Amino acid sequence: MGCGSGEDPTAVMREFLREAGGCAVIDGGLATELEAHGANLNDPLWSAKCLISSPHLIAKVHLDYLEAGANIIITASYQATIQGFESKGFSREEGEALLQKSVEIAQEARNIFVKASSRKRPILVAASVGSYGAYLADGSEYSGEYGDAVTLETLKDFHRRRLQVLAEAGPDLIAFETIPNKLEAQAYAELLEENDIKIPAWFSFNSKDGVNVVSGDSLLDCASIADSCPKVAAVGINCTPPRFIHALILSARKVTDKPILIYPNSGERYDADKKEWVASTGVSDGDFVSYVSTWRQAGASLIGGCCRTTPNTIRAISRALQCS
Ligand code: MET
Ligand SMILES: [Zn+2]
Repeated sequence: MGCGSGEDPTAVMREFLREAGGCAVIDGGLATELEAHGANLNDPLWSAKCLISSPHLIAKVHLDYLEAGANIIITASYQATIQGFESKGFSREEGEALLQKSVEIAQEARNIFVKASSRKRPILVAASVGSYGAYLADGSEYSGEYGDAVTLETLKDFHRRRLQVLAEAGPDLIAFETIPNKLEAQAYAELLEENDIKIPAWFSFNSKDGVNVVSGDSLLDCASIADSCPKVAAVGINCTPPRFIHALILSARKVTDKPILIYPNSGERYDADKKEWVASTGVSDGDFVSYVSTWRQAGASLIGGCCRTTPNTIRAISRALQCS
């Protein structure tokens, strides 16, 4: 296992959760809201396209989620990669500056929100790192199938510089999102150690059966990798239908005492060929929220929404949780 000791990032997370009243609210779908405001994200950069074309819109969506009650806002860097920016004609330096900008936009939104609000609550900025499959933009973050040519080293080389740049931008957390397989979890764990990343991280996997992560690798194995990495402060699941979440929390609990995070999607089906969500296959905000107390009781302490959830979903989660 490739992860060393140092400061205790788990302590940072536990202190945040204590301050927040024992549980905290993660924001909702960023890309979903950018699209709701008119952004066209049909692009290999997806939501990260707005870092170039409409940063003000990203700031607005962060603010909307803060106003809805989020304690954690996730940056627009999910599909932002140096390689992706380079293929759009940007230089390496420009690509790195765009990554940095994703963190700055979220930090500024937090500052604006904190200045304007009378009730104080802890707010963290989480720098998103999407999987290699997200960069490929071929839906493979939902299959976890990268092929035999992609090795641990391929994945580490792909993520290394981006992780350094995001960490140097000074977010409160690094959010490894939608991790589709064990190999990528292992790559992240080794990179955190080898680069001695000082920012606490969370590992969030996705599943399409409530038992395994999407590649078919066991969630128990994946969550164990996260558990044995001292730099990982929380472990969980995102962009997965609500109906699978309860079993996945119980399963993660078997292998870790770290805080559990969950931010399911709306349950709608994603058509990877058409690159769109199939409407009316999901649950309503009301149904989504009816799960919240069960998730909390099963052991999740960080709860939010992923694709196709909105500030309304987050407002309802925040009311249901009533942490702070
Ligand atoms: C495919 S999961 C997407 C996660 C990302 N944070 C977003 O909401 O845009
Ligand atoms: Zn999602």
